[in-house]
Amino acid sequence: MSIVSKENRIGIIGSGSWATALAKILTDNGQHIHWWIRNEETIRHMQQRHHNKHYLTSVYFDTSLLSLSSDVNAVVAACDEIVLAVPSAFLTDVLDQLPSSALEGKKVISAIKGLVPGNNQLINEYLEERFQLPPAHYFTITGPCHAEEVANEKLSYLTFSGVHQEAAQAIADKFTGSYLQTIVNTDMIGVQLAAVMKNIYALGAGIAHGLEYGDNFLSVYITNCFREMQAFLEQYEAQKAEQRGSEPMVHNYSASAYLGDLLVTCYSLHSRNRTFGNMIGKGYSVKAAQLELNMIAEGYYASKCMYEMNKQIGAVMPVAQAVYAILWQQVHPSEAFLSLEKGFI
Ligand SMILES: NC(=O)c1ccc[n+]([C@@H]2O[C@H](COP(=O)([O-])OP(=O)(O)OC[C@H]3O[C@@H](n4cnc5c(N)ncnc54)[C@H](O)[C@@H]3O)[C@@H](O)[C@H]2O)c1
Ligand SMILES: O=P(O)(O)OC[C@H](O)CO
Repeated sequence: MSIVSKENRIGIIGSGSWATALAKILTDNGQHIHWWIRNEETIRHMQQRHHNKHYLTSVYFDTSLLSLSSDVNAVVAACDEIVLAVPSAFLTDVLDQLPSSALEGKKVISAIKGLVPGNNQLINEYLEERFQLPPAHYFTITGPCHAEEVANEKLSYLTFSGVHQEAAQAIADKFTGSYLQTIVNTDMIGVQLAAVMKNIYALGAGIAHGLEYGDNFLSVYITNCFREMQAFLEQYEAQKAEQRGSEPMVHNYSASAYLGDLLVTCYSLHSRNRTFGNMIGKGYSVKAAQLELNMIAEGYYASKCMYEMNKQIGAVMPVAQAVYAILWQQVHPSEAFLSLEKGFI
């Protein structure tokens, strides 16, 4: 266990499963954290009973390492490094409470796997526009990693990305511990987009399971999703490179943040997206599946964002298109999957 000094003022925004898992990782390393929790009752429970009453309830905290607050301004003001771990759908609601100067001189580490709904921006694009956050002060945490396995201290890997490798490494070092290995790269944009897409594909994997397709189909489905993910990223990079007048960024698709996260989210029974999709495949409405899950499946929002974004990019994405049609255009799941079956290679 690495012991980190109290002078590293780090804050976590959010109190769902992932925020709670990240809080565990940091406090297990002896790190003091400032933690924004939306609900006062959850804060009181955490102070009295030392755990989050709603998420990862088996994780107990040394509360002397926690400064809890429902005031997001106070948490951000108290910290130099801020970890964002709210679902993408609520990000702007939460950060709209901050003045535009709130992130001046601070580093922001996004653990969110989603785009900003409405304008389909990457999280760094939104932070740059809204808070003038410079790219060098932005980092991402991607997977593959489920909060539930962190809670059980099962060996897991997180990927830290930033413009500068050394700065990303310094952030990653705070999280590295006995059950948590870290991987560091400078591929900040590619890993974010891959994380958004794998949620859509995992939701589709759940739909396939709900429709009673088997493991043979699933392996072909995931292979085609992986190809589709690469096709989108290649086309996205080509367009961005043309706009910048520079060479396109090259992604390492076989890295864990790409293939690994796609696999774990499609296969794991912990996956919110797969579970949500399974219910849709079994005939639940979107509303009923949301109520039943009681957690956030990012792929639902992502399918709409990617559909909108791909109007500019123009990649061929039959799987993402089918998931969008099922969730947002009331196309019957079996009909959408029947047309997918024919096109797989
Ligand atoms: N759970 C994981 O294993 C995991 C792993 C990696 C990344 N992530 C990412 O972390 C982010 C958070 O996901 P999660 O799994 O912690 O979600 P979750 O479903 O466990 O929790 C949902 C959170 O949203 C909050 N919430 C609900 N309504 C809200 C509102 N109106 N305003 C603000 N907050 C509201 C809830 O209080 C709760 O804290 C997502 O982008 C997800 O993709 C999750
Ligand atoms: O539970 P899911 O489906 O949101 O996926 C969680 C993580 O992103 C897996 O790395």
